[in-house]
Amino acid sequence: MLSVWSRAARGARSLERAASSIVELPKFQDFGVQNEPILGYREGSQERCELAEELKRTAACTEDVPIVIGDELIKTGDVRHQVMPHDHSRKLAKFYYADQKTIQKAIDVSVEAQRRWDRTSLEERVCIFQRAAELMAGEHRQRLNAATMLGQSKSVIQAEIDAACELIDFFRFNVFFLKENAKYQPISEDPSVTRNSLRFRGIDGFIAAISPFNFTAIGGNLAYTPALMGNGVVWKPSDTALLSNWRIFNILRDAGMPAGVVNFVPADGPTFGRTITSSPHLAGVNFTGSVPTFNWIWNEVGKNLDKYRNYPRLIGECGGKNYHFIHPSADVQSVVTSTIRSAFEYNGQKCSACSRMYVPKSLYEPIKQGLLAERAKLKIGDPTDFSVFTGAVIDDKAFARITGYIKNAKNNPKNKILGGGEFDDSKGYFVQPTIIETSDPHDKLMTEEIFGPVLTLYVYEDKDLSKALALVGSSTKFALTGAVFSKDKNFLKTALEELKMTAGNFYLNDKSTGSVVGQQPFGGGRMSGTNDKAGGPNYVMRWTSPQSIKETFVPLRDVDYPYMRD
Ligand SMILES: NC(=O)c1ccc[n+]([C@@H]2O[C@H](COP(=O)([O-])OP(=O)(O)OC[C@H]3O[C@@H](n4cnc5c(N)ncnc54)[C@H](O)[C@@H]3O)[C@@H](O)[C@H]2O)c1
Ligand SMILES: N[C@@H](CCC=O)C(=O)O
Repeated sequence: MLSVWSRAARGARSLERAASSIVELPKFQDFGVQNEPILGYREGSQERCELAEELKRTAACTEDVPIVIGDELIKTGDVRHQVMPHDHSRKLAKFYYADQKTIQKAIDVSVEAQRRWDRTSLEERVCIFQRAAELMAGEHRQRLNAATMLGQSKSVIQAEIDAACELIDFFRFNVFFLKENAKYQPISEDPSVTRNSLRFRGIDGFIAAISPFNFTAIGGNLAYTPALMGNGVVWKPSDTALLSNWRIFNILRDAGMPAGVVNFVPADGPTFGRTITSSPHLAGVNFTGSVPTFNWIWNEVGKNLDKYRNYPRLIGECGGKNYHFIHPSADVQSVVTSTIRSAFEYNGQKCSACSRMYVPKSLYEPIKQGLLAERAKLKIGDPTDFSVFTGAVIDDKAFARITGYIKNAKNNPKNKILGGGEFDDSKGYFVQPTIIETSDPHDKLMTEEIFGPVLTLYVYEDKDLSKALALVGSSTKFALTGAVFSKDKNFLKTALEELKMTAGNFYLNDKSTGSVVGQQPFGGGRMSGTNDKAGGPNYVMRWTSPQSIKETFVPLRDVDYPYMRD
């Protein structure tokens, strides 16, 4: 329906001729999207042979990885190494820390590149990303998997779902969501008089992408989604995911990403943080990592607020204290297998890993026995051995932190180690999957993020079901993932309401890990992050500063309003 003012304006202008629009909107060929299939790596399969070859090639040398700013490869005197966590005497990559001046140079280059890159059409950018996804799915798949297995100590399946499938999915789904979002154009009541349009611009300045070690795919998503949307990026990869992240960077350059749009800048965390937050050009921080680091960045941005040209967008996906809540009606076998996978896959080094469990007394014995039996079967070792369930934890700091919790538990009479509890860092940073029972639902084992293979059980009396449910949300500051196991639909409905704010990713009768791009967009609330839902349709929109354009083809001739002339 036309408003009274538009009708009046139309009447007044009806004899004038409309001109055509000068605003070019993207014309995408429509396309669909599907998740990348997970390959099986069965004995004798082609993918297994190719991976075995690539593992040999990657392990045979120490790759020299420079800082890349624009087209320039830089090596500073501050030399570092990425080692294999399961065999820390073996150096996988040699790299260089950027100092403050070098980081500043990367900022200048990305600010400059952003202006040119933002003029590249969306269609052209989308093609680069689609090409990159094809390279990752094809000829580079096993290079990404090998770097992730050797450098981050992931088993075959954990590398495949991350460095291959999730990474490819991020690239394909983000261009799909971009195309779908661009379909919306604002209403133009009469396009011969006025045409309204909305275009996606990058943000004037640069985006700092700061990525964690635990998912190769997250590094790729953090650095390249802002780039897709027209931004210039300074990417600080994690020291302990360096080689896999470097391989992503090179694939993107091969796919046609121009120099300077994304700059590859390994650096000391605080040096990087201080340099980017004190630049007037900071347009956003795309961070995934721990709560203390994100809080530090946020505080620095707050202190520098008066300096900036934009309000920097702060996106931080942080830690979790994820739970499995078991109702007395639950299917015990599914509880046991789901919990073992969630708590111990990749050594519990997923932000979504289950680390606290609420068990009703009536199911305590079968659940405990089941968990201990399955735990005993897990083989921990070199992840390039295909029979291994999981490798080592990422580094000496993680080893010290995780074993600190275990030692503490051994000395606290409220806690009892039911299984595991051993560790050894003589060759690699190995921690045995550990199951602890506590009588204190507020013990730090039940409230703090450990980020390692430690699962703690708290047993509640069946009659105290509601009290136990209330503990889930009240005992920690996190709200990332959570799962409820029950065959009672009424209880599931209650849990859906009572636990609404306790998890950004909530599972009914399924484990708390394993979200898939496009299927379970990911992110948590409360102190688990800004919940911008990577892998969902809104994420790309966080990286654009959209512009509304109104074009008027019929000049306005009168100052007075039609009714004045009646
Ligand atoms: N919510 C999610 O989606 C999600 C996903 C993966 C990991 N995580 C979380 O990430 C954490 C594990 O990853 P991590 O150990 O790499 O985290 P981390 O916070 O130690 O490091 C993350 C990144 O920040 C950098 N950094 C450290 N100090 C910095 C500073 N002062 N300024 C700027 N950058 C700095 C690090 O070098 C690294 O690149 C866990 O807490 C986990 O739950 C969350
Ligand atoms: N997407 C992953 C978690 C990523 C964080 O580490 C999952 O759902 O398990």
